[in-house]
Amino acid sequence: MSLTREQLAQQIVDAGRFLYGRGWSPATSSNYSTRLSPSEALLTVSGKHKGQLSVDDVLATDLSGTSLEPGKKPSAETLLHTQLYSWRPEIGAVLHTHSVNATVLSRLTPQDFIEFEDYELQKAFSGISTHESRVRVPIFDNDQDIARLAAKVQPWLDAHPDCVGYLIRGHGLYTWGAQMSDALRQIEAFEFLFECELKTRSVMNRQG
Ligand SMILES: CSCCC(=O)C(=O)COP(=O)(O)O
Ligand SMILES: [Zn+2]
Repeated sequence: MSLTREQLAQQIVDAGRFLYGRGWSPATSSNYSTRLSPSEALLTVSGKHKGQLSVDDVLATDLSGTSLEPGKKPSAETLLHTQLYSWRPEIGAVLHTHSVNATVLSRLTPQDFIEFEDYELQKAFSGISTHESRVRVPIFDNDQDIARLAAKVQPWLDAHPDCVGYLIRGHGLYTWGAQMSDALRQIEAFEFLFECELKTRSVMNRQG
């Protein structure tokens, strides 16, 4: 059963309250979206406090990122959402957050990826059924030119159809799902794993 625009907008508002409450969307950071139709997305407008969104703080765009509601200012990162809807037709929701752990871990990692291995919680990611798997999360350098950044993300997505999310260094996380609840589950899984990874590195550094 497909949801109305009003219901999809409410999902975005509720996601903002939850993610802000967890400390993963501080200040006016982050952006969220749902698929509105096969060729349209519903995204947060730019610059709003994500813990205080109302259903009017969203706008429709086409999948090339063009606003269909000229009176509203689209998220600065609209293209990073719409490229995901174009990439995989089964994606129904995309979440971008700015947690402390995602920011610190991406800055501490010199390689262009991190890998999770042997964590039971990996099974919270779509398509993963055992801890005996390796989840590679690419890290892209931050860029204020979002079209240029999207152009760097696209080849990775095309080469890794099972990708569950990516980091932008010093910036934040993108993840997605078939519906909003799936994207929220993946955000929680990522945050748990980021924290495990940082704690492990901290203990290992203390041990020399
Ligand atoms: C204060 S955070 C800087 C912009 C950003 O990274 C972000 O996620 C929010 O941008 P938007 O235009 O979607 O509000
Ligand atoms: Zn951001």
